[in-house]
Amino acid sequence: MLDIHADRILILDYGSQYTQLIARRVREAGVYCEILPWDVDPAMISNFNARGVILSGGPESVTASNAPTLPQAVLAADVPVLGICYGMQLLAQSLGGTVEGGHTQEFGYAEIRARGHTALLRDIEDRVNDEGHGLLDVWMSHGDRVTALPDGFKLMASTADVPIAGMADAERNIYGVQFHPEVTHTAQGQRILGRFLHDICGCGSAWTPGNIIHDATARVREQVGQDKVLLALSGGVDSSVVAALLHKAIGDQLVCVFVDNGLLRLNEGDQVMKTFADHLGVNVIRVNAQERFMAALAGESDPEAKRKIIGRLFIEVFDEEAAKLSDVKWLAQGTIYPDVIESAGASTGKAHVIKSHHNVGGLPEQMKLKLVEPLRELFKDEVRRLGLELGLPRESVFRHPFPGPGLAVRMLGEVDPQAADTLRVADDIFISELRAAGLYDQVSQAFAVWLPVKSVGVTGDGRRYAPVIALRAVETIDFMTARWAHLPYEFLDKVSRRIVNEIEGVSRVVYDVSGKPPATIEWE
Ligand SMILES: Nc1ncnc2c1ncn2[C@@H]1O[C@H](COP(=O)(O)OP(=O)(O)OP(=O)(O)O)[C@@H](O)[C@H]1O
Ligand SMILES: O=c1[nH]c(=O)c2[nH+]cn([C@@H]3O[C@H](COP(=O)(O)O)[C@@H](O)[C@H]3O)c2[nH]1
Ligand SMILES: NC(=O)CC[C@H](N)C(=O)O
Ligand SMILES: [Mg+2]
Repeated sequence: MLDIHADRILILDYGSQYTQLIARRVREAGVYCEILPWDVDPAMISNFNARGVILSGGPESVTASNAPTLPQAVLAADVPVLGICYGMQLLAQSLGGTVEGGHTQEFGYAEIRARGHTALLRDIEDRVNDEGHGLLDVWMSHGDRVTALPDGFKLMASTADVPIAGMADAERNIYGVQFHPEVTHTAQGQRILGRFLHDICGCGSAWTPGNIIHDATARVREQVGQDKVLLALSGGVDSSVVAALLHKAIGDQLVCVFVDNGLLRLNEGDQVMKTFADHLGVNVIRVNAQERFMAALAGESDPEAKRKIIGRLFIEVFDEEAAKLSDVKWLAQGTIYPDVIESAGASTGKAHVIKSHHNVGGLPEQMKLKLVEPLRELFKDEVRRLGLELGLPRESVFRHPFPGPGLAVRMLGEVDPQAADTLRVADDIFISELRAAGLYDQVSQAFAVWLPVKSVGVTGDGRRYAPVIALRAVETIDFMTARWAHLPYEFLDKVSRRIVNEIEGVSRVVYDVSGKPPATIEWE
């Protein structure tokens, strides 16, 4: 069988904002890769069996003491290395060149003159100048620069401000670029990465949706044998794709459990049941646990406590459903790679726990069921591509994500069933107007939030003293950072008027203009 993980690239993370972007570009080129922090146990680097290593950029300066270093295991692996920005500076310094700060900084667009004599950039150019040199439009973001090449390296690129913007040691297959090939503003970026991956590292392009599905179904069959698998199905993108995948892999051994916890959007429960009956023909059990969740949440106003209660109840419900059926040994979930990276960051103590996502950090330590998580290695956009390939309807595949704790983290403070009803209607008005205006697909996630603060309004000459609804809409690629969506004023005006006119329990509507950071996407 084709081993789609055999050609694998290791990305060492030095803290760049773009590390996940590098990984997604490598995957787009059809090559499997993983991200590890630069100071991971060196044995993990040696044992990874990479065909090549990419060193990311990063906020630190190699000239500072205590700056992140190059693990010996990278060079010892004797495979091609590509350093990007901080990665290039680190290679230069570690191999005997020099790096200095305090020169002109370059942020944003730059034109580089590519010296096309190296394997990495040969014949890749946007234009050619009068002297016959290739020119490339790239994107830069740095303050430090390499000022002397290490022995054995040739100059590969320069800009008007930075004489050494790229370097190559073709003999040892070590390359460095000061610019960022992973961002789309670098027009030839994907070709440059492709050159490194395919020509220099010798990787094929087996990482395709079709092969991933083939591989995942085979692995699941081997993992679970004849046992039954209970899938926690939310109707969101990730668990829906898992449903389609498992249905293909193990057919009737799959039982899906959808929990209506009373914290879902308007009519969501019925919609999820219908979508699965119409499109997949899979067996879905709906558990009506609204009262149980409400009772457990009553009187609790702390966001983390609310999340933990919900995480625990989910698992209790799944355990109970499993006990009712015979032979269920596995719990399948729609966990994806960013969930894993984030919780690894949290568990190594490097990252702060901002909030406990219910399906990873919120899981109880002792679990009766063993986990099946076939999407653990995939990014959201890959999950979506798989969903389309598996025949899921477009509207399921491109739905905005919805958190498991649902409306509980969108009603600040105590969860109140009546407030939940108000919030559901307000949210539905916002979302249906977004769809009507053709804006739904232009934002990554949008929802309403219920604020437990009352304000005074005047409606039909009467006084209204009622809570406030906040609208939130963001644009993001990976949900790690986000920009608030600059929705048209006329549109917000229409949504605001509809909410206050149609819902008596709302006095006014506000729009959230905070990015992530410093805010998070959800309010709790
Ligand atoms: N109401 C629910 N009933 C059953 N399982 C759920 C429910 N809500 C969440 N889950 C489980 O928790 C996992 C994580 O939730 P998450 O919201 O991250 O993913 P999703 O709902 O599948 O996709 P999306 O991110 O698009 O909402 C889901 O994949 C699913 O396995
Ligand atoms: O399944 C989930 N369980 C959770 O506990 C959870 N908390 C946040 N989210 C979603 O994660 C993304 C980032 O959200 P934050 O900026 O609020 O952390 C956004 O898409 C959030 O909707 C969750 N999803
Ligand atoms: N984007 C980067 O990797 C920047 C590297 C380094 N911090 C610099 O300013 O030059
Ligand atoms: Mg969800």
